[in-house]
Amino acid sequence: MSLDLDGLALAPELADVMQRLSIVGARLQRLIARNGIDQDLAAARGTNAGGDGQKALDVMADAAYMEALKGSAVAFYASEEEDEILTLGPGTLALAVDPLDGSSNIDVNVSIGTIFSIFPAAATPEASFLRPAREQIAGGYMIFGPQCALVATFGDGVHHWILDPDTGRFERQPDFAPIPKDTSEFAINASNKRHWPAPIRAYVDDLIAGEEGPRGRNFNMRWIASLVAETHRILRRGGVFLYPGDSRKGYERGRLRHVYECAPIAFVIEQAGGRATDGVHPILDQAPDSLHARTPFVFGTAPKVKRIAHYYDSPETAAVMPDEHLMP
Ligand SMILES: O=P(O)(O)OC[C@H]1O[C@](O)(COP(=O)(O)O)[C@@H](O)[C@@H]1O
Ligand SMILES: [Mg+2]
Ligand SMILES: [Mg+2]
Repeated sequence: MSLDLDGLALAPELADVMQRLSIVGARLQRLIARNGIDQDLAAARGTNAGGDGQKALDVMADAAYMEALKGSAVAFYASEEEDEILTLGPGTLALAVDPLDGSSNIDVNVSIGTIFSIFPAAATPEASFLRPAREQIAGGYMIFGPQCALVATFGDGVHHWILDPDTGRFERQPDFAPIPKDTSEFAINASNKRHWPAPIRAYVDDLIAGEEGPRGRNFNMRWIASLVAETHRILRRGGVFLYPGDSRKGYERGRLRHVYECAPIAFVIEQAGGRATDGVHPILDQAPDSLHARTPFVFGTAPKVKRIAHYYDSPETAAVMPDEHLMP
């Protein structure tokens, strides 16, 4: 066994799928560590269904997960890198995956990862994924960075493992504590500011105004361009992440994909006491209308995410609303 699942009481089919995912993750971490020695993992390949250019590692990771899941309980396999849902065989589960998240970081040695989401299989491939995200039975990610970690929820807290590179085993760590509430960090790609909707502009302007602005204190910005890395930081340190819809062509509903990026991250974040919305409404209550549908995405420390919703609903008072009024 490469993943220590003792005490989690997972159904055997789900436990088997988690073992298979972890084995591929450990292999990818080794492959990434050798990037440039054997081959160039950032070399351009084709274009995926979402219109994004693919890198060699995107394609390799997708193939590795798909192969590893054959013969498991996964009947339906949906991937960022596949146009359609693939039927792998009979089974009780449906798995969606962003095989390689943060691909723009492959050639610059910055953390990247895999995001996965698991549902009970429904009668058809589409019905298995185009449903409220709250029906997930598992969601999580692996991060390939200075350390390789696996983070997952099965609906009862957020579990954490770190890969021991000497043994190839993921060793269980303490579950994540609730996301810290007292933080001053926000993450957004500020180069898109001129395209943002008014509530997001107003929120970020008020943060940047710092001590002299309506919030009366200073904030700090981060942008790694790797959703798994931003999520890992927010789980540890708190803060908020925003990828809103904007006025660029094709970005009306942001950049991130509901099924295999936002739904599983939202599941993890809510299980850690945080909040994840499209700016206003919880992601977990929403069902996408297509496999590669995008959604605006805001997540992190609950009071911060609630304050952002107020910038949409009641902009006059959003900045001055006391934190106590924003607590869950
Ligand atoms: O380059 P941008 O527009 O800032 O977008 C960064 C976002 O795009 C992503 O890299 C998209 O994921 P992929 O690499 O799987 O396409 C996210 O990880 C990240 O949050
Ligand atoms: Mg991604
Ligand atoms: Mg990807």
